[in-house]
Amino acid sequence: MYSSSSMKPSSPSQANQDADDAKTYKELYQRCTDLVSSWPSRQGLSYLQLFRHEKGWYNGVTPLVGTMVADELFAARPSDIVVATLPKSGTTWIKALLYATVHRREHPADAAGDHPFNSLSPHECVKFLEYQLYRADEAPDLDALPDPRLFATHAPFDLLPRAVVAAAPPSGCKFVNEYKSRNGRELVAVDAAVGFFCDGVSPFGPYWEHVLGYWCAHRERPERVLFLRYEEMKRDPAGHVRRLAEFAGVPFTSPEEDGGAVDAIVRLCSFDNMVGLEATKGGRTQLTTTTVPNSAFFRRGEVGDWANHLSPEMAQRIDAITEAKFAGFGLAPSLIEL
Ligand SMILES: Nc1ncnc2c1ncn2[C@@H]1O[C@H](COP(=O)(O)OS(=O)(=O)O)[C@@H](OP(=O)(O)O)[C@H]1O
Repeated sequence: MYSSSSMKPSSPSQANQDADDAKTYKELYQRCTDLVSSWPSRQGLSYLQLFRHEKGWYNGVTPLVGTMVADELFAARPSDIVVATLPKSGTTWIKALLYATVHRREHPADAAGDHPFNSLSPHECVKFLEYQLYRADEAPDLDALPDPRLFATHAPFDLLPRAVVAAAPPSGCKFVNEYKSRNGRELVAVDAAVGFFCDGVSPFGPYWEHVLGYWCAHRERPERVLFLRYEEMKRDPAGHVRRLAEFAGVPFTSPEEDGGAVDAIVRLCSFDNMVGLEATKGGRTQLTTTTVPNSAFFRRGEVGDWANHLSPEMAQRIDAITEAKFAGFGLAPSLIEL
Protein backbone atom coordinates (compact mmCIF):
# COMPACT_ATOMS: atom_id res chain seq x y z
CA MET A 1 0.00 0.00 0.00
CA TYR A 2 1.27 3.49 -0.76
CA SER A 3 -0.03 6.97 -0.14
CA SER A 4 -0.76 9.39 -2.98
CA SER A 5 1.75 11.81 -1.43
CA SER A 6 4.47 9.62 -2.91
CA MET A 7 3.37 10.85 -6.33
CA LYS A 8 5.23 14.14 -5.88
CA PRO A 9 8.92 13.93 -6.93
CA SER A 10 11.36 15.78 -4.68
CA SER A 11 14.61 14.24 -6.06
CA PRO A 12 15.79 11.93 -8.89
CA SER A 13 15.46 8.90 -6.63
CA GLN A 14 12.01 10.12 -5.68
CA ALA A 15 11.20 10.44 -9.39
CA ASN A 16 12.22 6.79 -9.90
CA GLN A 17 10.10 5.81 -6.95
CA ASP A 18 7.20 7.70 -8.50
CA ALA A 19 7.61 5.87 -11.79
CA ASP A 20 7.50 2.58 -9.86
CA ASP A 21 4.43 3.72 -7.96
CA ALA A 22 2.66 4.74 -11.18
CA LYS A 23 3.43 1.29 -12.59
CA THR A 24 2.12 -0.32 -9.41
CA TYR A 25 -1.00 1.80 -9.64
CA LYS A 26 -1.58 0.84 -13.26
CA GLU A 27 -1.01 -2.83 -12.50
CA LEU A 28 -3.30 -2.77 -9.50
CA TYR A 29 -5.98 -1.01 -11.46
CA GLN A 30 -5.66 -3.51 -14.31
CA ARG A 31 -5.73 -6.45 -11.90
CA CYS A 32 -8.97 -5.23 -10.31
CA THR A 33 -10.52 -4.54 -13.72
CA ASP A 34 -9.55 -8.02 -14.96
CA LEU A 35 -10.93 -9.64 -11.83
CA VAL A 36 -14.27 -7.84 -12.03
CA SER A 37 -14.51 -8.54 -15.78
CA SER A 38 -14.14 -12.27 -15.10
CA TRP A 39 -17.30 -12.34 -12.95
CA PRO A 40 -20.75 -13.14 -14.39
CA SER A 41 -22.33 -10.03 -15.85
CA ARG A 42 -25.73 -8.81 -16.98
CA GLN A 43 -27.69 -5.70 -17.83
CA GLY A 44 -29.64 -4.11 -14.99
CA LEU A 45 -31.54 -0.99 -14.15
CA SER A 46 -30.20 1.60 -16.66
CA TYR A 47 -27.76 0.88 -19.46
CA LEU A 48 -24.85 -0.05 -17.16
CA GLN A 49 -23.27 -3.49 -17.23
CA LEU A 50 -23.51 -5.16 -13.80
CA PHE A 51 -21.15 -7.75 -12.33
CA ARG A 52 -21.86 -10.46 -9.78
CA HIS A 53 -20.04 -9.73 -6.51
CA GLU A 54 -20.59 -12.02 -3.51
CA LYS A 55 -22.84 -9.33 -1.99
CA GLY A 56 -24.96 -8.76 -5.10
CA TRP A 57 -24.96 -7.19 -8.57
CA TYR A 58 -22.99 -3.96 -8.94
CA ASN A 59 -21.77 -1.66 -11.64
CA GLY A 60 -18.18 -2.48 -12.60
CA VAL A 61 -16.39 0.86 -12.49
CA THR A 62 -17.92 2.10 -9.29
CA PRO A 63 -18.37 0.74 -6.77
CA LEU A 64 -16.42 -2.38 -7.72
CA VAL A 65 -13.10 -1.46 -9.39
CA GLY A 66 -12.92 2.00 -7.83
CA THR A 67 -13.45 0.77 -4.28
CA MET A 68 -11.11 -2.20 -4.75
CA VAL A 69 -8.34 0.18 -5.85
CA ALA A 70 -9.19 2.56 -3.01
CA ASP A 71 -9.05 -0.37 -0.60
CA GLU A 72 -5.37 -0.78 -1.50
CA LEU A 73 -4.36 2.83 -1.97
CA PHE A 74 -6.47 5.29 -0.12
CA ALA A 75 -4.91 6.71 3.06
CA ALA A 76 -8.00 7.88 4.94
CA ARG A 77 -7.92 10.47 7.71
CA PRO A 78 -10.38 10.86 10.60
CA SER A 79 -10.99 14.42 9.39
CA ASP A 80 -12.13 13.23 5.93
CA ILE A 81 -15.83 13.56 5.23
CA VAL A 82 -17.50 11.26 2.73
CA VAL A 83 -20.91 12.09 1.28
CA ALA A 84 -22.47 8.66 0.89
CA THR A 85 -25.67 8.52 -1.14
CA LEU A 86 -27.56 6.62 -3.74
CA PRO A 87 -27.87 8.38 -7.10
CA LYS A 88 -30.95 10.59 -7.41
CA SER A 89 -31.27 11.08 -3.66
CA GLY A 90 -30.06 14.69 -3.57
CA THR A 91 -26.30 14.10 -3.84
CA THR A 92 -25.72 17.32 -5.78
CA TRP A 93 -27.48 19.40 -3.13
CA ILE A 94 -25.77 17.85 -0.10
CA LYS A 95 -22.38 18.19 -1.81
CA ALA A 96 -23.08 21.86 -2.50
CA LEU A 97 -24.21 22.52 1.09
CA LEU A 98 -21.26 20.70 2.62
CA TYR A 99 -18.65 22.33 0.37
CA ALA A 100 -20.11 25.81 0.81
CA THR A 101 -20.27 25.33 4.60
CA VAL A 102 -16.77 23.92 5.07
CA HIS A 103 -15.15 26.48 2.74
CA ARG A 104 -17.24 29.50 3.79
CA ARG A 105 -14.26 31.46 5.10
CA GLU A 106 -12.19 31.39 1.88
CA HIS A 107 -15.26 31.31 -0.39
CA PRO A 108 -18.08 33.32 1.26
CA ALA A 109 -21.42 32.16 -0.07
CA ASP A 110 -22.54 35.73 -0.74
CA ALA A 111 -19.48 36.48 -2.89
CA ALA A 112 -21.67 36.26 -5.98
CA GLY A 113 -19.52 35.78 -9.10
CA ASP A 114 -16.42 34.76 -7.14
CA HIS A 115 -17.74 31.53 -5.66
CA PRO A 116 -16.32 28.28 -7.17
CA PHE A 117 -19.87 27.13 -8.01
CA ASN A 118 -19.88 29.70 -10.80
CA SER A 119 -17.37 27.63 -12.72
CA LEU A 120 -17.50 24.16 -11.12
CA SER A 121 -20.40 21.82 -10.41
CA PRO A 122 -20.74 20.49 -6.83
CA HIS A 123 -19.60 17.12 -8.25
CA GLU A 124 -16.27 18.67 -9.23
CA CYS A 125 -15.90 20.35 -5.82
CA VAL A 126 -16.64 17.11 -3.92
CA LYS A 127 -15.41 14.28 -6.10
CA PHE A 128 -16.40 10.65 -5.96
CA LEU A 129 -13.56 8.74 -4.33
CA GLU A 130 -14.01 5.72 -6.55
CA TYR A 131 -14.20 7.89 -9.69
CA GLN A 132 -10.96 9.62 -8.78
CA LEU A 133 -9.21 6.31 -8.52
CA TYR A 134 -10.69 5.09 -11.77
CA ARG A 135 -7.79 6.22 -13.91
CA ALA A 136 -5.51 3.87 -15.72
CA ASP A 137 -2.30 5.87 -15.75
CA GLU A 138 -1.94 7.96 -12.61
CA ALA A 139 -2.90 8.01 -8.98
CA PRO A 140 -4.55 11.30 -8.04
CA ASP A 141 -2.78 13.52 -5.52
CA LEU A 142 -5.40 13.42 -2.80
CA ASP A 143 -2.94 14.55 -0.12
CA ALA A 144 -2.89 18.03 -1.63
CA LEU A 145 -6.50 18.63 -0.60
CA PRO A 146 -6.93 20.76 2.55
CA ASP A 147 -8.46 19.29 5.72
CA PRO A 148 -11.23 18.40 6.05
CA ARG A 149 -11.02 16.63 2.70
CA LEU A 150 -14.43 16.12 1.14
CA PHE A 151 -15.20 13.04 -0.93
CA ALA A 152 -18.28 11.23 -2.11
CA THR A 153 -19.30 7.68 -2.80
CA HIS A 154 -22.30 5.80 -4.09
CA ALA A 155 -20.90 2.54 -2.68
CA PRO A 156 -22.89 0.63 -0.06
CA PHE A 157 -21.40 0.71 3.45
CA ASP A 158 -20.10 -2.84 3.44
CA LEU A 159 -18.23 -2.44 0.17
CA LEU A 160 -16.28 0.61 1.37
CA PRO A 161 -12.48 0.49 1.56
CA ARG A 162 -11.18 -0.75 4.92
CA ALA A 163 -9.33 2.49 5.73
CA VAL A 164 -12.52 4.49 5.19
CA VAL A 165 -14.61 2.52 7.68
CA ALA A 166 -11.81 1.75 10.16
CA ALA A 167 -13.04 2.14 13.72
CA ALA A 168 -10.06 4.10 15.02
CA PRO A 169 -7.55 6.79 13.93
CA PRO A 170 -5.30 7.22 11.99
CA SER A 171 -7.86 5.93 9.47
CA GLY A 172 -11.64 6.07 9.45
CA CYS A 173 -13.70 8.84 7.89
CA LYS A 174 -16.90 10.60 8.84
CA PHE A 175 -19.95 10.07 6.64
CA VAL A 176 -22.83 12.24 5.62
CA ASN A 177 -25.51 9.96 4.28
CA GLU A 178 -28.54 11.43 2.61
CA TYR A 179 -31.68 9.44 2.16
CA LYS A 180 -34.77 10.26 0.16
CA SER A 181 -37.77 8.53 1.72
CA ARG A 182 -39.54 8.07 -1.57
CA ASN A 183 -36.30 7.40 -3.37
CA GLY A 184 -37.37 3.86 -4.14
CA ARG A 185 -40.30 5.25 -6.04
CA GLU A 186 -38.32 8.04 -7.63
CA LEU A 187 -35.45 5.85 -8.76
CA VAL A 188 -37.93 3.70 -10.56
CA ALA A 189 -39.83 6.71 -11.84
CA VAL A 190 -36.61 7.91 -13.42
CA ASP A 191 -35.46 4.59 -14.79
CA ALA A 192 -38.82 2.98 -15.42
CA ALA A 193 -37.68 -0.52 -14.48
CA VAL A 194 -39.70 -1.75 -11.51
CA GLY A 195 -38.77 -5.42 -11.96
CA PHE A 196 -35.01 -4.84 -11.88
CA PHE A 197 -35.36 -2.47 -8.95
CA CYS A 198 -37.46 -4.84 -6.86
CA ASP A 199 -35.00 -7.66 -7.53
CA GLY A 200 -32.13 -5.45 -6.32
CA VAL A 201 -30.46 -5.44 -9.73
CA SER A 202 -29.29 -1.84 -9.75
CA PRO A 203 -25.85 -0.25 -10.27
CA PHE A 204 -25.10 0.29 -6.57
CA GLY A 205 -26.73 -2.86 -5.28
CA PRO A 206 -30.16 -3.30 -3.74
CA TYR A 207 -31.71 -0.02 -2.62
CA TRP A 208 -32.89 -1.25 0.79
CA GLU A 209 -29.57 -2.80 1.81
CA HIS A 210 -27.85 0.45 0.80
CA VAL A 211 -30.11 2.53 3.05
CA LEU A 212 -29.94 0.05 5.93
CA GLY A 213 -26.14 -0.19 5.75
CA TYR A 214 -25.73 3.51 6.50
CA TRP A 215 -28.69 3.58 8.87
CA CYS A 216 -27.16 0.84 11.05
CA ALA A 217 -23.74 2.53 10.89
CA HIS A 218 -25.40 5.77 12.02
CA ARG A 219 -27.08 4.01 14.95
CA GLU A 220 -23.81 2.45 16.01
CA ARG A 221 -21.64 5.54 15.60
CA PRO A 222 -23.81 8.67 15.33
CA GLU A 223 -20.77 10.91 15.82
CA ARG A 224 -19.25 9.47 12.65
CA VAL A 225 -22.28 8.88 10.47
CA LEU A 226 -24.80 11.65 9.95
CA PHE A 227 -28.05 10.34 8.48
CA LEU A 228 -30.09 13.04 6.74
CA ARG A 229 -33.34 13.04 4.80
CA TYR A 230 -33.94 15.03 1.64
CA GLU A 231 -37.52 15.82 2.66
CA GLU A 232 -36.42 17.26 6.00
CA MET A 233 -33.70 19.27 4.33
CA LYS A 234 -36.32 20.79 2.05
CA ARG A 235 -38.33 21.78 5.12
CA ASP A 236 -35.43 23.25 7.11
CA PRO A 237 -32.32 23.87 5.00
CA ALA A 238 -30.82 26.39 7.48
CA GLY A 239 -31.07 23.88 10.35
CA HIS A 240 -29.28 21.32 8.21
CA VAL A 241 -26.49 23.73 7.31
CA ARG A 242 -25.90 24.20 11.06
CA ARG A 243 -25.90 20.43 11.61
CA LEU A 244 -23.44 19.93 8.75
CA ALA A 245 -21.14 22.62 10.18
CA GLU A 246 -21.18 21.03 13.65
CA PHE A 247 -20.58 17.58 12.23
CA ALA A 248 -17.71 18.78 10.03
CA GLY A 249 -16.06 20.45 13.03
CA VAL A 250 -16.56 24.00 11.74
CA PRO A 251 -19.60 25.24 13.71
CA PHE A 252 -20.98 28.73 13.25
CA THR A 253 -19.57 30.58 16.21
CA SER A 254 -20.85 34.12 16.29
CA PRO A 255 -24.55 35.06 16.13
CA GLU A 256 -23.68 37.28 13.17
CA GLU A 257 -22.14 34.41 11.23
CA ASP A 258 -24.96 32.10 12.21
CA GLY A 259 -27.50 34.48 10.74
CA GLY A 260 -25.89 35.90 7.61
CA ALA A 261 -23.61 33.06 6.55
CA VAL A 262 -26.17 30.29 7.04
CA ASP A 263 -28.79 32.10 5.00
CA ALA A 264 -26.26 32.91 2.28
CA ILE A 265 -25.28 29.23 2.00
CA VAL A 266 -28.91 28.16 1.80
CA ARG A 267 -29.56 30.71 -0.96
CA LEU A 268 -26.40 29.86 -2.91
CA CYS A 269 -27.18 26.11 -2.87
CA SER A 270 -30.91 26.39 -3.52
CA PHE A 271 -32.24 24.61 -6.58
CA ASP A 272 -33.44 27.88 -8.14
CA ASN A 273 -30.05 29.54 -7.75
CA MET A 274 -27.97 26.54 -8.86
CA VAL A 275 -29.92 25.95 -12.09
CA GLY A 276 -29.20 29.53 -13.16
CA LEU A 277 -25.41 29.40 -12.67
CA GLU A 278 -23.16 29.41 -15.72
CA ALA A 279 -21.48 26.20 -14.51
CA THR A 280 -24.88 24.48 -14.55
CA LYS A 281 -26.06 25.91 -17.85
CA GLY A 282 -22.88 25.39 -19.87
CA GLY A 283 -20.47 23.18 -17.88
CA ARG A 284 -19.78 19.46 -17.89
CA THR A 285 -18.49 17.11 -15.17
CA GLN A 286 -16.07 14.25 -15.70
CA LEU A 287 -17.48 11.01 -14.33
CA THR A 288 -15.14 8.06 -14.83
CA THR A 289 -14.64 7.77 -18.59
CA THR A 290 -17.35 10.17 -19.75
CA THR A 291 -18.47 13.71 -19.11
CA VAL A 292 -22.07 14.72 -18.46
CA PRO A 293 -23.70 18.14 -18.79
CA ASN A 294 -24.11 19.72 -15.36
CA SER A 295 -27.73 20.52 -16.18
CA ALA A 296 -28.43 16.75 -15.91
CA PHE A 297 -28.05 16.96 -12.12
CA PHE A 298 -31.03 19.29 -11.81
CA ARG A 299 -34.47 18.08 -12.76
CA ARG A 300 -37.30 19.49 -10.63
CA GLY A 301 -35.94 19.42 -7.08
CA GLU A 302 -39.38 18.68 -5.64
CA VAL A 303 -40.60 16.06 -3.25
CA GLY A 304 -43.08 13.57 -4.72
CA ASP A 305 -42.29 13.74 -8.45
CA TRP A 306 -42.62 9.94 -8.63
CA ALA A 307 -46.41 10.40 -8.81
CA ASN A 308 -46.02 11.74 -12.34
CA HIS A 309 -44.34 8.55 -13.56
CA LEU A 310 -45.46 5.60 -11.48
CA SER A 311 -48.82 3.83 -11.30
CA PRO A 312 -50.38 3.41 -7.81
CA GLU A 313 -49.87 -0.37 -8.11
CA MET A 314 -46.15 0.00 -8.79
CA ALA A 315 -45.79 2.46 -5.91
CA GLN A 316 -47.61 0.04 -3.58
CA ARG A 317 -45.36 -2.83 -4.62
CA ILE A 318 -42.25 -0.80 -3.80
CA ASP A 319 -43.72 0.43 -0.51
CA ALA A 320 -44.63 -3.12 0.56
CA ILE A 321 -41.05 -4.29 -0.01
CA THR A 322 -39.70 -1.22 1.79
CA GLU A 323 -41.87 -1.83 4.84
CA ALA A 324 -40.91 -5.50 5.00
CA LYS A 325 -37.18 -4.82 4.55
CA PHE A 326 -37.04 -1.97 7.05
CA ALA A 327 -39.12 -3.75 9.72
CA GLY A 328 -37.17 -4.28 12.92
CA PHE A 329 -34.39 -1.82 12.09
CA GLY A 330 -35.82 1.13 13.99
CA LEU A 331 -36.37 3.26 10.93
CA ALA A 332 -39.25 5.50 12.00
CA PRO A 333 -42.45 4.84 10.02
CA SER A 334 -42.36 8.46 8.91
CA LEU A 335 -39.23 7.62 6.93
CA ILE A 336 -41.49 5.55 4.75
CA GLU A 337 -44.62 7.63 5.14
CA LEU A 338 -43.36 11.00 3.97
N1 LIG B 1 -29.88 22.43 -5.01
C1 LIG B 1 -30.81 21.48 -4.98
N2 LIG B 1 -31.83 21.53 -4.11
C2 LIG B 1 -32.78 20.57 -4.09
N3 LIG B 1 -32.81 19.51 -4.93
C3 LIG B 1 -31.81 19.40 -5.82
C4 LIG B 1 -30.76 20.37 -5.89
N4 LIG B 1 -29.91 19.99 -6.87
C5 LIG B 1 -30.40 18.87 -7.40
N5 LIG B 1 -31.54 18.51 -6.78
C6 LIG B 1 -32.41 17.37 -7.06
O1 LIG B 1 -31.81 16.17 -6.57
C7 LIG B 1 -32.21 15.08 -7.43
C8 LIG B 1 -30.99 14.47 -8.05
O2 LIG B 1 -30.34 13.75 -7.07
P1 LIG B 1 -28.77 13.53 -7.15
O3 LIG B 1 -28.09 14.84 -7.05
O4 LIG B 1 -28.45 12.49 -6.13
O5 LIG B 1 -28.60 12.95 -8.61
S1 LIG B 1 -27.29 12.39 -9.24
O6 LIG B 1 -27.30 10.95 -8.98
O7 LIG B 1 -26.13 13.06 -8.66
O8 LIG B 1 -27.43 12.65 -10.67
C9 LIG B 1 -33.08 15.69 -8.50
O9 LIG B 1 -34.41 15.59 -7.99
P2 LIG B 1 -35.68 15.44 -8.97
O10 LIG B 1 -35.83 16.77 -9.60
O11 LIG B 1 -36.82 15.12 -8.05
O12 LIG B 1 -35.36 14.36 -9.93
C10 LIG B 1 -32.58 17.12 -8.55
O13 LIG B 1 -33.50 17.98 -9.14
